[in-house]
Amino acid sequence: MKKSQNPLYEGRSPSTGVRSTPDRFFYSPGSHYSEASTVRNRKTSKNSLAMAAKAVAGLFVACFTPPETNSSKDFVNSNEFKPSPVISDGSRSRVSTERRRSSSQGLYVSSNNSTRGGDQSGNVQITMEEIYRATTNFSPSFKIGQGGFGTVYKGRLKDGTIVAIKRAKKSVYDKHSGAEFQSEIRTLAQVEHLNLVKFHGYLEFEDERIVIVEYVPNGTLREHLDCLQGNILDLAGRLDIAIDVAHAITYLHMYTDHPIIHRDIKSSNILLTENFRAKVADFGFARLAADTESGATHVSTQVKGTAGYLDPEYLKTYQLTEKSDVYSFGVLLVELVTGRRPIEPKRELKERITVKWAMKKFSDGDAISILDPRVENTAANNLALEKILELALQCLAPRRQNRPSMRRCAEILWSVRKDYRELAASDVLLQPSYSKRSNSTREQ
Ligand SMILES: Nc1ncnc2c1ncn2[C@@H]1O[C@H](COP(=O)(O)OP(=O)(O)OP(=O)(O)O)[C@@H](O)[C@H]1O
Repeated sequence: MKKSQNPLYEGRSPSTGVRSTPDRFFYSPGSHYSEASTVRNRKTSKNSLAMAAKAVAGLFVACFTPPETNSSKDFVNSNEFKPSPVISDGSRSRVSTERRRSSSQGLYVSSNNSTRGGDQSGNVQITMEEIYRATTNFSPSFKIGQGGFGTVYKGRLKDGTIVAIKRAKKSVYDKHSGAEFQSEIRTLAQVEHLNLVKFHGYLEFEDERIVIVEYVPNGTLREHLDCLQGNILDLAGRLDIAIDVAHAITYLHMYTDHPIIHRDIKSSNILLTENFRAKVADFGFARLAADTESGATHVSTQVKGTAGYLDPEYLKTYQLTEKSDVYSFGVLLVELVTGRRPIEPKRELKERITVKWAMKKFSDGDAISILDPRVENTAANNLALEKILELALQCLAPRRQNRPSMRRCAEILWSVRKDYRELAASDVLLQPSYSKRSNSTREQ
């Protein structure tokens, strides 16, 4: 089904994700993407694949050593901006066209020394100089995080846009030949949805590889479950977050004729807005799903992801399908209701693997004992808990064909929320003190 026909996206703001199929910024299956060779009969233009592949081949030849702040300063002062040898081919216009179509506020970020104000196609450009200025030469005071990909900085672009600037670390290139970086760019460049972190662009200059994405100000879901932000997420808020995530993954899975598998759905990859809307981040491991129309049912690939969230069937067979994300989503649902991490090494043996412990309690009819102790014990919460666990159980089915689609998960969660709200409303009548929500101003 095309997204425009998808009821999941009807009635939402334009930014929720419906846009026409873009010219895709795919790279040709090559050494970095050998698994993609099992995906048959791509409808993507062969010319664009070849152009993009050329661009990528050029991107990652050099050993990558990001300069630290001193050399960065030198760089800014020297004004030695060299045009990229690779972006000047068709891949550049491919991205710029896509950004122009997909978002009026999309930025085209190039690796050359163009000054701000746009290129011939009217796209805004950003230079490495601007990135250095935005982060005061990658000053530690602008650092907001550190992940497998590299260091993340917060910065303000000249036009005032606040962005997250992800600076790849050397080992990403040494270990992965840049594949993770390419994957992140390739995927980010294609997608746009309210519940996905928005891509602003990327930039490569000499040893620097920079991805610029929307800044999401309210920390990660994991931080909120750990109460690091000082407030307790109530169950209604958690349910809303689960629905947002389900929408984001459904969008990826139903993405025109080339679905995308996220491969690293986890609570630390879910960022929250001030209104507690969830945005799924980190497409570093994303891979294109198999083209089911052509008969392929999976993409064979080396296992990547995060321990505790990994689909056991994918681990066993190396066969990746959308249902691997569904499994990870099941783990996330359990995490949301228990507040626990998927692996809790300090707990007694039978509680260390959270899903195993939770599912056992659920099947023993003792769901209530696994509810996050910080969440109130109300009739509405108990009902939602049971229903969420029932869905989690389906998502965690050992065999992928027994797991629901992400779209189905979203539909089930809508109905859970509807029932929850009705019951919570009657709870409030009976018990006026109940209703405190950390996110009462949340957008709908
Ligand atoms: N777009 C963003 N807006 C705000 N903060 C962000 C953004 N992206 C990342 N961060 C912060 O930076 C941290 C590191 O992010 P990053 O995506 O690099 O790694 P990660 O997802 O935490 O780890 P891993 O590499 O294992 O997936 C995040 O935990 C978050 O705190």
